[in-house]
Amino acid sequence: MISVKDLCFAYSSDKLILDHLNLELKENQIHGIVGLNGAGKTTFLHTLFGLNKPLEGKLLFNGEPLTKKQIAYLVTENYFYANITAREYLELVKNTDFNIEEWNALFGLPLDDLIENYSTGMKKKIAFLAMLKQDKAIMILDEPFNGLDLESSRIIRSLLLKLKEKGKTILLTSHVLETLTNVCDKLHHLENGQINYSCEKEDFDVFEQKIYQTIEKRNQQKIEELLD
Ligand SMILES: Nc1ncnc2c1ncn2[C@@H]1O[C@H](COP(=O)(O)OP(=O)(O)OP(=O)(O)O)[C@@H](O)[C@H]1O
Repeated sequence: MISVKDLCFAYSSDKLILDHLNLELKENQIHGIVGLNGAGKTTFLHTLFGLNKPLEGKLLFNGEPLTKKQIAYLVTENYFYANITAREYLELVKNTDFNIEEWNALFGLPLDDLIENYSTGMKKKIAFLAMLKQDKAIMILDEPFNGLDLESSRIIRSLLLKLKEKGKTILLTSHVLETLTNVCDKLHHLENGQINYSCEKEDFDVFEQKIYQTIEKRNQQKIEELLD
């Protein structure tokens, strides 16, 4: 289990982006983080992975300090070395007896082409294969479905469900609530630097209603004032 205790992080001294955030992420579960643009989702994932140094708080994995080595992180924007083919890139990624050809049968990517000539969705797929190749206990995915076609989204969904069964702890974000409710076991709402609401699968419809009602309430009057 990942335990996040009183996590604080700021980019500047005047505003905490993560403000004593507490969260528990159990293994064999897929967790989704929901929040508005700028709520701090990516900042939180970066901090979990160790790219941001927390001001305060603890990050534990099964009671021990969490380390980068335990995590595979799929970032929103993937950057690759220039002038490298997909096959060369996958060969560079350390770990396991991962058979590149067999796994690529899922996506049918032209492995000997330069990644810089790949489309956005193709880059996402190669980053996803690299993540699988690392075979880490924890998988963090920032907007994994962004830019993917319907079939690839379903493949990734099925893979995540299978990886969960195999004991991985999985955390992901998406701006589309339905993509999260389709795959997650638990959802967490990030607002004002904290997880202010979490819920299990059986309460996802309540969660959805609550979020949409809050959004409607906040904006309906503004829209009416502008257009009336
Ligand atoms: N490198 C940075 N330096 C300074 N401020 C940053 C930096 N990265 C993010 N921020 C700020 O931190 C806040 C949280 O940003 P973050 O990208 O974590 O939000 P998010 O929830 O992932 O947003 P989105 O849904 O738009 O991707 C925002 O106010 C953003 O402007």
